This record gives sequence, C-alpha cells and structure tokens, in this order.
Amino acid sequence: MPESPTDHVTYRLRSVGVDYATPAGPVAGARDVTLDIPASGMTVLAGPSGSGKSTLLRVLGLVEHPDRGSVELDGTAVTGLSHRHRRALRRDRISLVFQNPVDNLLPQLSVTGNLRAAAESAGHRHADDDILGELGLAGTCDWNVSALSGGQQQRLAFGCALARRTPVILADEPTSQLDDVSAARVLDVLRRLAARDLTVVVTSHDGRLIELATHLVRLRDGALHDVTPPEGHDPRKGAGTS
Ligand SMILES: Nc1ncnc2c1ncn2[C@@H]1O[C@H](COP(=O)(O)OP(=O)(O)OP(=O)(O)O)[C@@H](O)[C@H]1O
Repeated sequence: MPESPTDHVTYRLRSVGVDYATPAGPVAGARDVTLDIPASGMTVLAGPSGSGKSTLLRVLGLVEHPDRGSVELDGTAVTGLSHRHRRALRRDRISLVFQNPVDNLLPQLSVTGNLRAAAESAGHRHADDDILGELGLAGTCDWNVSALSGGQQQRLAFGCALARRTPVILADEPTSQLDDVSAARVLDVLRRLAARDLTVVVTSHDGRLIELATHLVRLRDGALHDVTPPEGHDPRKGAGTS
C-alpha cells in the first residue's frame, strides 16, 4: 500500500447510521461507522455489492443525512447545519464524480465549456489552463463532450473536479463502466490526484484501484469490516498493510 503523505484528518465520522425505509421495513445502509478520513492520499471504500460503499460516500458528500451519529468536515459539525449551510459547504469543499461518465458532464457544452461551468459552480471565474494536458486530453478543447470516449469523459469529469478547486474529491466506482485500457488511464489520473494536497475518496470493487489506496476501508453489511492502516496509525511510520 502506498504511504499517505500526512496524518491530518478531513472527515471525522462517529457512530454514523443510515436507515432506508422500504416496504419490507428499514434497511441499514450504514451501521455504527466510526472513521477518520485523512486529508491527503486516497481513501478507498471497498466491499461487496450492498455493503454500504455508496451510502457512506453520499454521507461524505453531504447529500445523505445520517439518522444517527455525527460527521465533521474540517472541524465543522455537519450534522447540525441547516440545509443552506450544508449546500454552501458542499459547493466550496466537495466535488463528486459519478459512476456513469455522462452523468458528470453537460452534453450541450464543449470540453472547455464543461471545465468553465464546473469552475463557475464553485465560484471561480475560470478553470486553470493546464488541466486538459494533465489529463491527457490536450487538443480536445473545442470538442463536444459527446465526441469523447467514456474513458475520456470520465477523465474530464475529474478535470471538472480540479476546475472546482475543492479540497475534497469523491468518486463512486469511477472505473466500473470502462474497458481495461480506459480504466487504466483513469487510474493514472487518480494516482496523480492522490499525490496532490487533496482528500480523494473513491468507492470501488476494482482491485487495481484498491491497490492505489493509502487508506483502505472495507465494509460489510453497512459496517466497517477492517481499516488499513488501522485507526490511529501514523502513516509517516509506514502503512503496515494487512
Ligand atoms: N434508496 C435506497 N432505498 C432502500 N434501500 C437502499 C437505498 N440505497 C441503498 N439501499 C440499501 O442499503 C444497503 C447499502 O447499499 P449501497 O448502495 O450503499 O451499497 P454499495 O456497497 O454501494 O452497493 P453497490 O456496490 O451495489 O453499489 C443495501 O442493502 C441497499 O439495498
């Protein structure tokens, strides 16, 4: 497991529980999750289908409000905030990349139009110039996003996250809809992001993505199954993989 460069914490979750109402009665999406997410490196939420990865990611994205427990983002207690404050925190601090590449982009806009719109959505006037080069998308500025392959669209989605300049990037199974070659290029992008001063949290079943984790959280039935390195471990002293 690669080493996480710092031990600062972005998220503190304490005894978080999420229930979903279904016709058959309540279903637990998250059970008693107590977890710190480091400020840098890449946290991967792994586990079988239905284990609660997306639920937890939505809690981190401030789009799912826990039924129990508390969530802090950079020291701010999120659980007590009004809807308006949560939305402002989300706009300024968090970028979300969804599983399906087309869900991340505005189809009527060009590549640079999407980057600009993303920057503006976080209150910036424009996107940094070098983003496309960094993603291996130089030369596509004027393309309509529908002319990009699924893998290119997904890389552009991460570009939009960079254009928003948020300290947190959350991604839900970003390689699951891609062929092997496209997925490998998205993994390169993730590797670069994880090396920056960003909090990157990704859900995945993909073994190659799990290998990039500096912090690996395995879930079962909505609960933590194991966390590597263990909670309280100092990453500067080595990852201590299991
Ligand atoms: N909107 C919902 N309504 C009812 N139950 C839900 C809802 N969303 C999730 N669940 C249930 O919560 C549990 C966790 O689901 P979640 O989608 O978070 O798991 P997951 O690990 O992301 O699964 P997958 O890998 O299949 O996306 C499952 O039992 C699921 O059926």
